[in-house]
Amino acid sequence: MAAHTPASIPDGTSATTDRRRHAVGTEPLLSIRDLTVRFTRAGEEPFTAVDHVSFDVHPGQTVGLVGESGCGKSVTSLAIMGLLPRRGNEVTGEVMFDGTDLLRLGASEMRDRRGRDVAMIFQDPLSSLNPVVPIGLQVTEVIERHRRMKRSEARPIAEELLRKVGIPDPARRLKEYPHQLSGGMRQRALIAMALACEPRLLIADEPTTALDVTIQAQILRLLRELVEESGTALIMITHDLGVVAGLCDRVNVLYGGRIVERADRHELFAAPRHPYTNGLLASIPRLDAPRGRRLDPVPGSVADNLPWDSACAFAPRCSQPIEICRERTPELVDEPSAGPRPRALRCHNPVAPEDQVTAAGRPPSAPSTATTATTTTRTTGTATPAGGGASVAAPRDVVRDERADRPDPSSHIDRHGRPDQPEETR
Ligand SMILES: Nc1ncnc2c1ncn2[C@@H]1O[C@H](COP(=O)(O)OP(=O)(O)OP(=O)(O)O)[C@@H](O)[C@H]1O
Repeated sequence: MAAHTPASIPDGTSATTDRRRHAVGTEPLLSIRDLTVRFTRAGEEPFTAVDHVSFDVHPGQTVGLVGESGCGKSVTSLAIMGLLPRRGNEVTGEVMFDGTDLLRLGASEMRDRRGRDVAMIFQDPLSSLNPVVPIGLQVTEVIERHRRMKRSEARPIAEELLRKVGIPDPARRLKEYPHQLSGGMRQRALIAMALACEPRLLIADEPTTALDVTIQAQILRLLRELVEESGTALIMITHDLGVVAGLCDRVNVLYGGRIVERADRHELFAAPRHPYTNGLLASIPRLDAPRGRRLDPVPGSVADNLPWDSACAFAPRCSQPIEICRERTPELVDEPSAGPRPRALRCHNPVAPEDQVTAAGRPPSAPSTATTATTTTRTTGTATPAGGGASVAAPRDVVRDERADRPDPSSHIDRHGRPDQPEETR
């Protein structure tokens, strides 16, 4: 194992390799340090959903939070937004946004920041939109409130925003209610609302999970264009590595409330170091896999209150645990990186290069994760596809990355995890 130094935070950026010019050489816009969220449940031990999570987001950067259901992605984003329930939880650490710790703001100050500085798009647009208020009025009201404008001034801006997010005939659509729009149109309307105040940070929590694949592709493309155009920073929360491949600059892989691996996207896809990341990559369905080949899921499922205090919480599901994994908690430490920013890894026994699942698929020498796991989970003992479900198909151009400096291994992987073909060979 490589000699480790403590994981360096904040991430450095480099003018030569960062694809987003507005992210270069800037201070982080958002700097999260040791964010911890504990829920107290009646008659039960406190439950730590997010455990000392630290990461940075620079202006114009898209940072992914990836992991299976229950690993703490949404709780992290709700903590940033100040949207966790008032009671029954304890939030500690720092969420520094442009020099202000959002965790220390009062409710009204935070309300003021929400929308203006930080906005969020949720998975299910119906639950975020008011069903009895026309779409246009909802967007208009956000503009009125946050930009302190009269309704007559805000309405044309709302119409323009709906046009910008690809809603056809926005003058007519302004008058429609959420139930009159399709799922994709509702998500576009929600994105328009989120953008209405020109936030500096946008958090998208699984924004395409509820949509069919064609619409998913359109929404992801729209998000990509909007952040590129405006320089808005984006936190993308997803269990889908195809989404990560298409959108993110930097990726944090979460397991049991802790970050287990962090790397620039192309480094993560080229050489996953944590067995969990490797397992997530192996569990992506591939259309080019030989007929009859089984998926390679990460065995078991995430348990509540994982034993991070005394061991590696992933050890019971790991394909290559060694003795120390059950005896000592691995720290998140820096790893050598070929790129401009350090990688970080929390693992006693990282995946060897010959066992890494990359864009080209599982290496022939590597046995299946499911069959090599020596221990099953403490919860169900069942094998479930990582990410809580199968990755779905989408047009390749969603994940092909025109912005990337070549070579970029992750730009050659499509949403099925299969190697993407160069343009001219399609
Ligand atoms: N209000 C709450 N009270 C108690 N526990 C909670 C609460 N909200 C979330 N949790 C628990 O915190 C853990 C992390 O939940 P979170 O929603 O962040 O997971 P996630 O990674 O976003 O998963 P998914 O992809 O399914 O949304 C889960 O075990 C969840 O049950």
